[in-house]
Amino acid sequence: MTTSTRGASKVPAVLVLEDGRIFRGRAYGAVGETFGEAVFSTGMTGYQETLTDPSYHRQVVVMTAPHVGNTGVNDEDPESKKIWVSGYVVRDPARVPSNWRAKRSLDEELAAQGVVGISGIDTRALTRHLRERGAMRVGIFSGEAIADDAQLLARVQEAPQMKGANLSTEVATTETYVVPAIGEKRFTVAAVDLGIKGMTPHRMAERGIEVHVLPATATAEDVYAINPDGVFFSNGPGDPATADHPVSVMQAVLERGTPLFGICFGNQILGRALGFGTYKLKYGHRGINQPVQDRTTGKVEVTAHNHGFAVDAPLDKVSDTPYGRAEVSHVCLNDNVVEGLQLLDRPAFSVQYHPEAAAGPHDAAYLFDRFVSLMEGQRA
Ligand SMILES: NC(=O)CC[C@H](N)C(=O)O
Repeated sequence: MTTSTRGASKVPAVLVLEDGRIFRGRAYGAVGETFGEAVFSTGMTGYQETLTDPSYHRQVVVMTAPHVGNTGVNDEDPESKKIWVSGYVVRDPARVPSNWRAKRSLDEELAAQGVVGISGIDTRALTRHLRERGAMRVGIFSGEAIADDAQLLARVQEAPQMKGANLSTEVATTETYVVPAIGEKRFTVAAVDLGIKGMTPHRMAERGIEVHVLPATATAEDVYAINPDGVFFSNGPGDPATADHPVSVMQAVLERGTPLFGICFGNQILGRALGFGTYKLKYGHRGINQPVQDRTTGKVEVTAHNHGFAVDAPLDKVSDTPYGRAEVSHVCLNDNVVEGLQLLDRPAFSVQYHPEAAAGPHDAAYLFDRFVSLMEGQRA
Protein backbone atom coordinates (compact mmCIF):
# COMPACT_ATOMS: atom_id res chain seq x y z
CA MET A 1 0.00 0.00 0.00
CA THR A 2 1.26 3.46 -0.79
CA THR A 3 1.03 6.39 1.56
CA SER A 4 0.61 9.21 -0.93
CA THR A 5 0.32 12.67 0.55
CA ARG A 6 -1.27 14.08 -2.59
CA GLY A 7 -4.37 14.73 -0.45
CA ALA A 8 -2.54 17.94 0.43
CA SER A 9 -2.26 19.02 -3.23
CA LYS A 10 -1.28 22.64 -3.77
CA VAL A 11 -2.83 22.86 -7.25
CA PRO A 12 -5.64 25.45 -7.10
CA ALA A 13 -9.17 24.42 -8.05
CA VAL A 14 -12.47 26.24 -8.33
CA LEU A 15 -16.05 24.97 -8.13
CA VAL A 16 -18.63 27.03 -10.02
CA LEU A 17 -22.37 26.53 -9.54
CA GLU A 18 -24.77 27.46 -12.30
CA ASP A 19 -26.33 30.19 -10.14
CA GLY A 20 -22.95 31.93 -9.89
CA ARG A 21 -21.85 30.80 -6.41
CA ILE A 22 -18.15 29.97 -6.39
CA PHE A 23 -15.97 27.95 -4.00
CA ARG A 24 -12.17 27.91 -4.17
CA GLY A 25 -10.03 25.01 -2.99
CA ARG A 26 -7.36 22.60 -4.17
CA ALA A 27 -7.29 19.89 -6.79
CA TYR A 28 -8.21 16.39 -5.63
CA GLY A 29 -7.80 13.40 -7.96
CA ALA A 30 -7.25 14.34 -11.61
CA VAL A 31 -6.37 17.91 -12.55
CA GLY A 32 -8.52 19.36 -15.35
CA GLU A 33 -12.18 20.21 -15.69
CA THR A 34 -15.52 18.46 -15.34
CA PHE A 35 -19.24 19.17 -15.36
CA GLY A 36 -22.33 17.53 -13.90
CA GLU A 37 -25.26 17.92 -11.56
CA ALA A 38 -24.14 18.88 -8.03
CA VAL A 39 -25.68 16.56 -5.44
CA PHE A 40 -24.74 15.75 -1.85
CA SER A 41 -24.42 12.41 -0.11
CA THR A 42 -24.79 12.10 3.65
CA GLY A 43 -23.14 8.66 3.82
CA MET A 44 -20.35 8.69 6.39
CA THR A 45 -18.85 5.51 5.00
CA GLY A 46 -18.86 3.57 1.75
CA TYR A 47 -17.28 6.14 -0.56
CA GLN A 48 -15.96 3.45 -2.89
CA GLU A 49 -19.48 2.08 -3.37
CA THR A 50 -20.80 5.59 -3.96
CA LEU A 51 -18.15 6.44 -6.53
CA THR A 52 -18.69 3.23 -8.50
CA ASP A 53 -22.53 3.30 -8.44
CA PRO A 54 -23.54 3.80 -12.11
CA SER A 55 -26.58 5.81 -10.96
CA TYR A 56 -24.15 8.67 -10.24
CA HIS A 57 -23.19 8.99 -13.92
CA ARG A 58 -23.05 12.72 -14.82
CA GLN A 59 -23.30 13.82 -11.19
CA VAL A 60 -20.72 15.67 -9.10
CA VAL A 61 -20.97 14.23 -5.60
CA VAL A 62 -20.41 16.44 -2.56
CA MET A 63 -19.59 14.45 0.58
CA THR A 64 -21.09 15.90 3.75
CA ALA A 65 -18.76 13.72 5.85
CA PRO A 66 -15.78 16.01 6.42
CA HIS A 67 -13.04 13.38 6.26
CA VAL A 68 -12.91 11.28 3.11
CA GLY A 69 -10.37 8.71 1.95
CA ASN A 70 -9.34 7.45 5.39
CA THR A 71 -9.56 3.77 4.42
CA GLY A 72 -8.03 4.22 0.96
CA VAL A 73 -9.23 2.10 -1.96
CA ASN A 74 -9.48 -1.68 -2.07
CA ASP A 75 -10.28 -4.12 -4.87
CA GLU A 76 -13.30 -5.72 -3.20
CA ASP A 77 -15.83 -2.92 -2.63
CA PRO A 78 -16.49 -1.37 -6.07
CA GLU A 79 -20.06 -1.75 -7.30
CA SER A 80 -18.97 -1.73 -10.95
CA LYS A 81 -15.83 -1.69 -13.07
CA LYS A 82 -15.14 2.04 -12.77
CA ILE A 83 -15.86 5.28 -11.00
CA TRP A 84 -18.99 6.84 -12.48
CA VAL A 85 -19.30 10.16 -10.66
CA SER A 86 -18.29 12.98 -12.97
CA GLY A 87 -16.65 14.93 -10.14
CA TYR A 88 -15.95 14.62 -6.42
CA VAL A 89 -16.01 17.24 -3.68
CA VAL A 90 -14.50 16.71 -0.24
CA ARG A 91 -13.67 18.91 2.71
CA ASP A 92 -10.58 17.31 4.16
CA PRO A 93 -8.99 14.36 2.36
CA ALA A 94 -7.02 11.78 4.30
CA ARG A 95 -3.30 12.30 3.90
CA VAL A 96 -2.40 8.76 4.88
CA PRO A 97 -4.97 6.07 4.14
CA SER A 98 -4.98 3.26 6.65
CA ASN A 99 -6.82 -0.02 6.30
CA TRP A 100 -5.71 -3.64 5.99
CA ARG A 101 -7.52 -3.98 2.65
CA ALA A 102 -6.31 -0.67 1.12
CA LYS A 103 -4.25 -0.98 -2.07
CA ARG A 104 -3.84 2.72 -2.87
CA SER A 105 -5.13 6.14 -1.82
CA LEU A 106 -8.45 7.55 -3.01
CA ASP A 107 -6.66 10.54 -4.47
CA GLU A 108 -4.48 8.24 -6.61
CA GLU A 109 -7.48 6.20 -7.71
CA LEU A 110 -9.44 9.29 -8.78
CA ALA A 111 -6.39 10.57 -10.67
CA ALA A 112 -5.76 7.17 -12.32
CA GLN A 113 -9.38 7.09 -13.53
CA GLY A 114 -9.28 10.70 -14.69
CA VAL A 115 -11.92 11.90 -12.21
CA VAL A 116 -11.57 15.59 -11.41
CA GLY A 117 -12.25 16.58 -7.80
CA ILE A 118 -11.81 19.46 -5.41
CA SER A 119 -10.88 19.50 -1.72
CA GLY A 120 -10.50 22.07 0.99
CA ILE A 121 -13.82 23.79 0.44
CA ASP A 122 -16.63 24.39 2.94
CA THR A 123 -18.81 21.41 2.03
CA ARG A 124 -21.29 22.36 4.75
CA ALA A 125 -21.96 25.74 3.13
CA LEU A 126 -22.16 24.08 -0.30
CA THR A 127 -24.64 21.46 0.95
CA ARG A 128 -26.82 24.11 2.59
CA HIS A 129 -26.80 26.05 -0.67
CA LEU A 130 -27.92 22.98 -2.64
CA ARG A 131 -30.57 22.19 -0.04
CA GLU A 132 -31.98 25.69 -0.26
CA ARG A 133 -31.68 26.28 -4.01
CA GLY A 134 -31.92 22.67 -5.21
CA ALA A 135 -29.57 20.41 -7.16
CA MET A 136 -28.03 22.33 -10.05
CA ARG A 137 -25.30 22.14 -12.67
CA VAL A 138 -21.72 22.63 -11.56
CA GLY A 139 -18.22 22.71 -12.98
CA ILE A 140 -14.90 21.97 -11.29
CA PHE A 141 -11.79 23.48 -12.85
CA SER A 142 -8.22 23.00 -11.65
CA GLY A 143 -4.72 23.93 -12.74
CA GLU A 144 -4.63 25.28 -16.28
CA ALA A 145 -8.40 24.84 -16.72
CA ILE A 146 -8.99 27.80 -14.38
CA ALA A 147 -10.04 30.92 -16.25
CA ASP A 148 -11.94 34.07 -15.60
CA ASP A 149 -15.00 33.38 -13.32
CA ALA A 150 -17.52 34.72 -15.85
CA GLN A 151 -16.09 32.48 -18.56
CA LEU A 152 -16.29 29.40 -16.31
CA LEU A 153 -19.86 30.25 -15.31
CA ALA A 154 -20.90 30.53 -18.94
CA ARG A 155 -19.49 27.04 -19.59
CA VAL A 156 -21.35 25.57 -16.60
CA GLN A 157 -24.57 27.10 -17.89
CA GLU A 158 -24.03 25.35 -21.24
CA ALA A 159 -23.64 21.89 -19.68
CA PRO A 160 -26.55 19.43 -20.12
CA GLN A 161 -29.31 19.23 -17.47
CA MET A 162 -30.19 16.05 -15.58
CA LYS A 163 -33.91 16.59 -16.25
CA GLY A 164 -34.65 14.91 -19.56
CA ALA A 165 -31.38 12.90 -19.59
CA ASN A 166 -31.61 9.36 -20.96
CA LEU A 167 -28.48 7.65 -19.65
CA SER A 168 -29.04 3.93 -19.03
CA THR A 169 -27.47 2.77 -22.27
CA GLU A 170 -24.34 4.79 -21.43
CA VAL A 171 -23.69 2.70 -18.32
CA ALA A 172 -25.38 -0.70 -18.82
CA THR A 173 -23.79 -3.88 -20.13
CA THR A 174 -24.01 -4.41 -23.87
CA GLU A 175 -23.77 -8.22 -23.57
CA THR A 176 -25.86 -10.51 -21.39
CA TYR A 177 -23.91 -12.19 -18.58
CA VAL A 178 -24.88 -14.72 -15.94
CA VAL A 179 -24.26 -14.50 -12.20
CA PRO A 180 -24.54 -18.10 -10.96
CA ALA A 181 -26.61 -19.06 -7.92
CA ILE A 182 -24.59 -19.61 -4.76
CA GLY A 183 -25.33 -23.17 -3.61
CA GLU A 184 -28.35 -24.95 -5.03
CA LYS A 185 -30.03 -23.15 -7.92
CA ARG A 186 -33.71 -22.56 -7.19
CA PHE A 187 -34.76 -19.83 -9.64
CA THR A 188 -33.78 -18.05 -12.84
CA VAL A 189 -34.20 -14.27 -12.96
CA ALA A 190 -33.87 -11.91 -15.91
CA ALA A 191 -32.37 -8.67 -14.59
CA VAL A 192 -32.68 -5.70 -16.94
CA ASP A 193 -29.51 -3.65 -16.44
CA LEU A 194 -30.25 0.07 -16.42
CA GLY A 195 -27.08 0.75 -14.39
CA ILE A 196 -27.01 -2.21 -12.01
CA LYS A 197 -24.77 -2.33 -8.94
CA GLY A 198 -22.75 -5.52 -8.43
CA MET A 199 -24.21 -6.23 -5.01
CA THR A 200 -27.73 -6.65 -6.42
CA PRO A 201 -27.21 -9.88 -8.41
CA HIS A 202 -25.04 -11.06 -5.53
CA ARG A 203 -27.91 -10.65 -3.03
CA MET A 204 -30.09 -12.68 -5.38
CA ALA A 205 -27.41 -15.33 -5.98
CA GLU A 206 -27.15 -15.78 -2.20
CA ARG A 207 -30.79 -16.85 -2.29
CA GLY A 208 -30.32 -19.54 -4.93
CA ILE A 209 -31.15 -17.32 -7.91
CA GLU A 210 -29.25 -17.58 -11.19
CA VAL A 211 -29.28 -14.02 -12.52
CA HIS A 212 -29.14 -13.29 -16.26
CA VAL A 213 -28.16 -9.64 -16.52
CA LEU A 214 -29.55 -8.26 -19.80
CA PRO A 215 -28.67 -5.01 -21.59
CA ALA A 216 -30.96 -1.99 -21.12
CA THR A 217 -32.05 -2.46 -24.74
CA ALA A 218 -33.39 -5.99 -24.07
CA THR A 219 -36.88 -6.63 -25.41
CA ALA A 220 -39.65 -8.65 -23.80
CA GLU A 221 -38.69 -11.49 -26.18
CA ASP A 222 -35.11 -11.38 -24.86
CA VAL A 223 -36.45 -11.52 -21.30
CA TYR A 224 -38.69 -14.51 -21.98
CA ALA A 225 -36.03 -16.29 -24.05
CA ILE A 226 -34.34 -17.31 -20.80
CA ASN A 227 -37.62 -18.63 -19.38
CA PRO A 228 -37.37 -16.64 -16.14
CA ASP A 229 -39.15 -17.34 -12.85
CA GLY A 230 -38.94 -13.62 -12.12
CA VAL A 231 -37.93 -10.36 -13.78
CA PHE A 232 -35.92 -7.60 -12.12
CA PHE A 233 -35.41 -3.94 -13.18
CA SER A 234 -32.33 -2.27 -11.73
CA ASN A 235 -31.27 1.14 -10.49
CA GLY A 236 -29.77 3.53 -13.01
CA PRO A 237 -28.90 7.13 -13.87
CA GLY A 238 -31.02 9.72 -15.64
CA ASP A 239 -34.59 10.92 -15.77
CA PRO A 240 -37.22 8.14 -15.58
CA ALA A 241 -39.49 10.23 -17.83
CA THR A 242 -37.18 9.26 -20.71
CA ALA A 243 -37.22 5.49 -20.01
CA ASP A 244 -39.95 4.59 -22.49
CA HIS A 245 -38.31 1.36 -23.64
CA PRO A 246 -37.95 -0.28 -20.19
CA VAL A 247 -41.48 0.91 -19.32
CA SER A 248 -42.87 -0.97 -22.32
CA VAL A 249 -40.87 -4.11 -21.49
CA MET A 250 -42.13 -3.96 -17.91
CA GLN A 251 -45.72 -3.60 -19.13
CA ALA A 252 -45.28 -6.82 -21.12
CA VAL A 253 -44.03 -8.54 -17.94
CA LEU A 254 -46.98 -7.21 -15.91
CA GLU A 255 -49.34 -8.38 -18.64
CA ARG A 256 -47.99 -11.93 -18.34
CA GLY A 257 -48.06 -11.83 -14.53
CA THR A 258 -44.44 -12.95 -14.05
CA PRO A 259 -43.10 -12.08 -10.54
CA LEU A 260 -41.47 -8.68 -10.81
CA PHE A 261 -39.15 -6.66 -8.57
CA GLY A 262 -37.65 -3.21 -9.19
CA ILE A 263 -35.10 -1.13 -7.33
CA CYS A 264 -34.74 2.66 -7.57
CA PHE A 265 -34.92 3.44 -11.32
CA GLY A 266 -36.85 0.14 -11.45
CA ASN A 267 -39.38 1.59 -8.96
CA GLN A 268 -39.81 4.70 -11.10
CA ILE A 269 -40.34 2.51 -14.14
CA LEU A 270 -43.00 0.50 -12.30
CA GLY A 271 -44.63 3.81 -11.38
CA ARG A 272 -44.72 4.83 -15.01
CA ALA A 273 -45.81 1.38 -16.20
CA LEU A 274 -48.84 1.69 -13.89
CA GLY A 275 -49.68 5.15 -15.23
CA PHE A 276 -48.26 7.35 -12.44
CA GLY A 277 -46.02 10.32 -13.17
CA THR A 278 -42.48 10.95 -11.98
CA TYR A 279 -40.95 14.27 -10.94
CA LYS A 280 -37.60 15.73 -9.97
CA LEU A 281 -37.01 16.23 -6.25
CA LYS A 282 -35.53 19.54 -5.16
CA TYR A 283 -32.25 18.00 -3.99
CA GLY A 284 -32.90 14.27 -3.74
CA HIS A 285 -32.03 11.60 -1.20
CA ARG A 286 -28.46 10.30 -1.07
CA GLY A 287 -26.90 8.55 1.86
CA ILE A 288 -27.20 5.48 4.03
CA ASN A 289 -29.23 6.79 6.94
CA GLN A 290 -32.72 7.50 5.60
CA PRO A 291 -35.79 6.36 7.56
CA VAL A 292 -38.43 4.50 5.56
CA GLN A 293 -41.65 2.89 6.75
CA ASP A 294 -42.86 -0.36 5.26
CA ARG A 295 -46.58 0.31 5.38
CA THR A 296 -47.39 -3.37 4.84
CA THR A 297 -45.90 -4.23 8.26
CA GLY A 298 -45.65 -0.83 9.99
CA LYS A 299 -41.93 -1.39 10.56
CA VAL A 300 -39.44 1.44 10.14
CA GLU A 301 -36.10 0.64 8.53
CA VAL A 302 -32.93 2.63 8.07
CA THR A 303 -32.05 2.52 4.40
CA ALA A 304 -29.54 3.49 1.71
CA HIS A 305 -30.76 5.98 -0.92
CA ASN A 306 -29.58 7.53 -4.14
CA HIS A 307 -32.36 9.20 -6.05
CA GLY A 308 -33.11 12.60 -7.48
CA PHE A 309 -36.49 11.74 -8.99
CA ALA A 310 -39.57 10.15 -7.39
CA VAL A 311 -42.94 8.60 -8.28
CA ASP A 312 -46.04 10.72 -7.97
CA ALA A 313 -48.61 8.27 -6.55
CA PRO A 314 -51.34 8.85 -3.92
CA LEU A 315 -50.22 7.86 -0.41
CA ASP A 316 -53.63 7.47 1.11
CA LYS A 317 -55.57 5.33 -1.31
CA VAL A 318 -55.41 2.23 -3.42
CA SER A 319 -55.16 3.16 -7.11
CA ASP A 320 -56.81 1.34 -10.00
CA THR A 321 -54.30 0.69 -12.77
CA PRO A 322 -54.40 -1.26 -16.04
CA TYR A 323 -52.74 -4.11 -14.08
CA GLY A 324 -55.13 -4.13 -11.14
CA ARG A 325 -54.99 -2.37 -7.79
CA ALA A 326 -51.72 -0.74 -6.68
CA GLU A 327 -50.63 0.98 -3.50
CA VAL A 328 -47.70 2.84 -2.02
CA SER A 329 -46.00 0.21 0.17
CA HIS A 330 -43.10 2.31 1.52
CA VAL A 331 -42.73 5.97 2.39
CA CYS A 332 -39.79 8.13 3.47
CA LEU A 333 -40.40 9.47 6.97
CA ASN A 334 -38.32 12.61 6.36
CA ASP A 335 -40.49 14.00 3.58
CA ASN A 336 -43.29 11.52 2.69
CA VAL A 337 -41.74 10.71 -0.69
CA VAL A 338 -42.98 7.45 -2.25
CA GLU A 339 -40.34 4.79 -1.53
CA GLY A 340 -42.11 1.66 -2.72
CA LEU A 341 -45.04 0.36 -4.76
CA GLN A 342 -46.89 -2.92 -4.79
CA LEU A 343 -49.61 -4.44 -6.88
CA LEU A 344 -52.40 -6.16 -5.03
CA ASP A 345 -53.62 -8.38 -7.86
CA ARG A 346 -50.31 -9.38 -9.47
CA PRO A 347 -46.92 -10.49 -8.08
CA ALA A 348 -45.07 -7.21 -8.59
CA PHE A 349 -43.42 -4.68 -6.28
CA SER A 350 -40.55 -2.23 -6.15
CA VAL A 351 -38.65 0.08 -3.83
CA GLN A 352 -37.03 3.43 -4.45
CA TYR A 353 -34.09 2.74 -2.14
CA HIS A 354 -31.33 0.13 -1.97
CA PRO A 355 -32.02 -3.13 -0.10
CA GLU A 356 -28.70 -4.47 -1.41
CA ALA A 357 -27.20 -1.71 0.77
CA ALA A 358 -23.51 -1.69 0.15
CA ALA A 359 -22.41 0.25 2.03
CA GLY A 360 -25.29 0.67 4.38
CA PRO A 361 -27.69 -0.90 6.81
CA HIS A 362 -29.10 -4.34 6.05
CA ASP A 363 -32.59 -3.58 7.39
CA ALA A 364 -34.18 -3.89 3.95
CA ALA A 365 -32.59 -7.20 2.86
CA TYR A 366 -35.99 -8.87 3.50
CA LEU A 367 -37.16 -7.46 0.15
CA PHE A 368 -35.07 -10.02 -1.71
CA ASP A 369 -36.85 -12.69 0.35
CA ARG A 370 -40.19 -11.15 -0.68
CA PHE A 371 -39.15 -11.53 -4.31
CA VAL A 372 -38.25 -15.19 -3.64
CA SER A 373 -41.67 -15.70 -1.98
CA LEU A 374 -43.43 -14.30 -5.05
CA MET A 375 -41.54 -16.75 -7.25
CA GLU A 376 -42.32 -19.62 -4.85
CA GLY A 377 -45.98 -18.56 -4.87
CA GLN A 378 -46.06 -18.72 -8.64
CA ARG A 379 -44.79 -22.31 -8.58
CA ALA A 380 -47.20 -23.53 -5.90
N1 LIG B 1 -30.27 5.02 -8.08
C1 LIG B 1 -31.19 5.16 -9.01
O1 LIG B 1 -31.64 4.22 -9.65
C2 LIG B 1 -31.57 6.58 -9.37
C3 LIG B 1 -32.76 6.67 -10.26
C4 LIG B 1 -32.88 8.04 -10.92
N2 LIG B 1 -31.79 8.26 -11.82
C5 LIG B 1 -32.97 9.12 -9.86
O2 LIG B 1 -32.06 9.90 -9.73
O3 LIG B 1 -33.95 9.21 -9.16
